[in-house]
Amino acid sequence: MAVYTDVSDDALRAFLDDFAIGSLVAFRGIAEGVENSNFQLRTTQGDYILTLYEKRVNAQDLPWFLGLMQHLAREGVTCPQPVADRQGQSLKILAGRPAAVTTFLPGVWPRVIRLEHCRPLGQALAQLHVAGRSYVQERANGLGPDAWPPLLQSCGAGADTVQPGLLAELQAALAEIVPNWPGRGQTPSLPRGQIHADLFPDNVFFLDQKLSGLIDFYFACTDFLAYDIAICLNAWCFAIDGSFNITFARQILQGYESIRPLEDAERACMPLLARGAAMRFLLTRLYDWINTPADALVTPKDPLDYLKRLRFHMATKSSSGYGF
Ligand SMILES: Nc1ncnc2c1ncn2[C@@H]1O[C@H](COP(=O)(O)OP(=O)(O)OP(=O)(O)O)[C@@H](O)[C@H]1O
Ligand SMILES: N[C@@H](CCO)C(=O)O
Repeated sequence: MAVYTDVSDDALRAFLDDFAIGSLVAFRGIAEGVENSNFQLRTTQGDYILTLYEKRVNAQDLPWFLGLMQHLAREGVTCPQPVADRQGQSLKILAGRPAAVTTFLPGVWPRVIRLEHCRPLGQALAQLHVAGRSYVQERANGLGPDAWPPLLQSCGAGADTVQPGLLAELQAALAEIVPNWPGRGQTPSLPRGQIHADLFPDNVFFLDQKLSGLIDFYFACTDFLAYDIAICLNAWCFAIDGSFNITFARQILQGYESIRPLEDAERACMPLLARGAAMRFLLTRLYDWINTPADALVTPKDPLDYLKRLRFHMATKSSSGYGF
C-alpha cells in the first residue's frame, strides 16, 4: 500500500484550514501505487486527492509538474488540478513532506485491458504531446539512459538473487541500448517535447466506456515523444504470460497517429525505444525489489515481468513487429 507517511486527523484538519474547500468529512489512505502517499479526502464541498511526495520526487520539480497539469487542462487534456490555498499556494508541507491537494478525477482505471481501451489511449497520449508544445520550460528525464547503468550498478549482486545471470544479461542489453540511443552513435535524434513517462493502465481513467482523464504526472519530463509511445506499448500490450498483443499495439499507434502522425525515424526507432522503456521499468522495479524491507507496507512490483518484455524487444528488429 502506498501510504509511506501517516497523517493524523488533527494535522490534516489544521492543514485544510488554510484552504477554502469546506470542512473535512472523511479521509482514507489509498492502497494503490508505489511512489507517493495518496489520500482521498471528502469535504463538505466534494472529493479531493491529497498527495505527499516521497522518495523519487524532487521537491524542486513540483512547481514544474503542477504547472504542466494546469497547462494541459487549459489545452483540453483532462487531468487533476492543483487546488490553491487562501494565499494562492498549492505546494505546501504536511507531516514533514511536500504536499498538494488536487481535484478528484472521476472514473476507474482498467484492471483488465481490452481492445477498446487502446485507441483512446493512443489519442490521449498524442493530445498530451500536442498540448505540451506550448509549455516551454524543460525538465530533464532523471530516469533516462544515462541513469540506467548506475541504477543497475547500485543493484549489484542483488540482481542475481532475483534471477541468476540477470546482472550480466542486463549489462549486455545496456551496452547495446545506451550508446545507440536516439541522438547518439549512428542513430538520429527524434522530435522532443513534454512526455508523461509513466502512462500505465493505473494512470488512465475510463468512465462510461470513454477515457475520462490521465493522472500521476510526477515522472513527466522533456524527452523523445516516441519514447512515451514505447512506454505505453510495454505497459498495455503484454499478457500475463509475457506474450505481445500486436492488435492492441496497432490500435494504440493508429489512435496516436490520428492526432499526431509519426515521422519515419520515430517508427524506425520503436524497437530501440521499447527496449529502453522496458529497461527503465525493469531497473526501478529491481532496485525497489532489492531495497524494500520485507515488513514494508508497499508491495513492490515484479521486475521479471519487464525482463520478459525486454527479451521480446531485444529480439524484435523491425518496427513492423509493433504493428506499423
Ligand atoms: N486525482 C485523482 N482522482 C482520483 N483518484 C486518484 C487521483 N490521484 C490518484 N488517485 C488514486 O490513487 C491511486 C494511486 O495514485 P498514483 O498513481 O498517483 O500513485 P503513485 O504512488 O504515484 O503510483 P504509481 O505506482 O503508478 O507511480 C490511483 O490509482 C487512483 O486510484
Ligand atoms: N508504473 C511503474 C511504477 C511507477 O514508477 C511500474 O509499474 O513499475
